[in-house]
Amino acid sequence: MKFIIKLFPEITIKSKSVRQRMVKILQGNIRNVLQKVDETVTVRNDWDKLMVSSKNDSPENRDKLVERLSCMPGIQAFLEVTQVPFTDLHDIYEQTAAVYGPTLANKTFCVRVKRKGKHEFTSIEIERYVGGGLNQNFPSNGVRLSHPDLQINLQIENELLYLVTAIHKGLGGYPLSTQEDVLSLISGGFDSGVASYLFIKRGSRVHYCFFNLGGAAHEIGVKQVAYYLWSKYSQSHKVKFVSVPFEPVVGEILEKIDNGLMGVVLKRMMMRAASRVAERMGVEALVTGESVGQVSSQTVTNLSVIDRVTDTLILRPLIVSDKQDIIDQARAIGTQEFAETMPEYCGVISNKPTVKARYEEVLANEAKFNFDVLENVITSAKVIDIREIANETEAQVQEVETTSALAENEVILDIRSPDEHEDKPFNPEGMTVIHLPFYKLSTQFGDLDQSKTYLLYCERGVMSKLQALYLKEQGFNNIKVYRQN
Ligand SMILES: Nc1ncnc2c1ncn2[C@@H]1O[C@H](COP(=O)(O)OP(=O)(O)OP(=O)(O)O)[C@@H](O)[C@H]1O
Repeated sequence: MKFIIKLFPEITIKSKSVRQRMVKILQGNIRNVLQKVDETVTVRNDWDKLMVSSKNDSPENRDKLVERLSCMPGIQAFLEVTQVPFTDLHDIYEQTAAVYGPTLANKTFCVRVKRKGKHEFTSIEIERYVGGGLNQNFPSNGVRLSHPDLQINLQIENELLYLVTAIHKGLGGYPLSTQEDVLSLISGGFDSGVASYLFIKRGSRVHYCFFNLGGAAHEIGVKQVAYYLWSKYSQSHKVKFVSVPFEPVVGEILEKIDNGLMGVVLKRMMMRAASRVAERMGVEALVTGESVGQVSSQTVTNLSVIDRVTDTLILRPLIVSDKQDIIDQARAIGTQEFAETMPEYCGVISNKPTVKARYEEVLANEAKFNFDVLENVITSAKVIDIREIANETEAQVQEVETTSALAENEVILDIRSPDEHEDKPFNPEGMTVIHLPFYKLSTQFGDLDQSKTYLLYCERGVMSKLQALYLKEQGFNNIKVYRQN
C-alpha cells in the first residue's frame, strides 16, 4: 500500500533550507505516528512529496493509516496509489484499463496526468491516448473534461506509473514542532478546545494548563478533551498537562475584590500563574479562547487590563470569531461532545460585571489580595505527561461500574443526541432502552423510576462516563455505564 503526501503549500514557498527542515520534521512525524499502528511503514523524502509505504495491505490497516494521515498537520492532501512499472504508452493504457475500464459504465470520465522525468510522450498525449482507448473499448457515457463523474488520475515518475485510487484531504498547516511551543489555557468549553487545535494545526506543540475552580468531574472532563486533542492531532510529540488547584484563589477574590471586578481579576490571576508555569517549562506564549465581546471580561478594555499583568505573549486565535463558527469548528474537530457535557464552572459570578475595568481601580483592589495564596497554588501545580491521562482518568472513573450485560431491574439509558439516536438507532434485543439526551439528564433524571438502575450508553463511552460521574456527584447511585462487547 502506498500514499503520496502532498505538502502544505506554504511550506513549498520557503527557502530551500527551511523547506528541507520542515519536510524532514514532517517525515519524522509521519513515521512516528504511523509506526505505532503499523510497524512496516516507511516514509521516503522526495523533495516535492513524501512517499509512505506499508507492507500490510489489509483494508483495516488502510483505514487506520488514512485516519491518522488526515489528522496530521503539514499535509495538504494525500493520494492512495498503486505503483507499477511500465514499458511504453500502450502499456500505460493497458494497466489503467485493467483498473478503471470495468468501472466506467454509465459514467462520464476524463484522464488527468502528472509526469516527471524524460519520456517520448507528453502528459497531454498520455491523457488523449489512455482516454481515447478507454472510450473506445469500454461502455461509458463518454469523455467529459469538465466535471466528469470520474476523474482518472495518473502520475508518472521516470519508469513508474502511479494509479491514483483515492484522494484524501489533509489538515493543512505546518508540521508539528516547526513552530515554537505554546501553553494553552484550557477550560473544556468550545473556545479553548478550538484555540488549542488551531495552534496544533499551525505547527506548535500545545501544552495544556487547567485552573481547577472546583469539582473532580470538571478536571476529568478537561483532561479528556486535552487528551483527545493530543491523541488525535498531535501524538507525534510528547506534551504536558498542568493542573493548578485554583479554589483558594477564587476564595480570596470572593472575599477581597469588588464584585464588578471579580471576573477581570480572576483572569489576571490566571495569567500570572500561567506565565510562571510557562516560564518554568521554557514556553514563550499563552493561548486562550477569548473572543471580543463574547462575555464581559472579553471587551477590548478588559482584555487590555488583563494583558498588562504579564510580559508573556498572550495569543488569542479566536479573537474575532463568531460563536456559531467556533461551535461548528468544535463539531468538525470532535471536541463539541466534550464541551456540551462540560459543566459551567464560572468560579466567580459577579452580579454586575464591569465591561470597562479601570486599571488603577484593579490595582487598588489587587493590593488587598493575599499573593501568598497565588504563590502556594503555583507551587502545588501538578505537571503530568499527557499520556498519563489515559490511565489516570480510567482509574478515576473506575468507581463508576461499566458493564456489557443487563441484569434484572436494569434499563439502558441512551444519552446520545436525537440526531445520533436517529442516525444509529440502538435497540439491542431483549433490552429496555430509554432515550434521554445528555443535556436533559440534570433536569430530568430525577423524574425516572428510581427503583431501577440505569446503564448510560453513548457511542464512544466518553460522555456516558462523565455524565455518570456528574449524576453520582448529585447523589444518584443507581448508575452504571453500558459498553457493548
Ligand atoms: N478554568 C480554566 N482553566 C484554564 N483556562 C481557562 C479557565 N477558564 C477560562 N480559561 C481561559 O480563558 C478563556 C476565556 O474563558 P471564559 O470563561 O471567559 O470564556 P468561555 O467562552 O467560557 O471560554 P471556553 O469556551 O473556552 O470555556 C478560555 O477560552 C480559556 O482559554
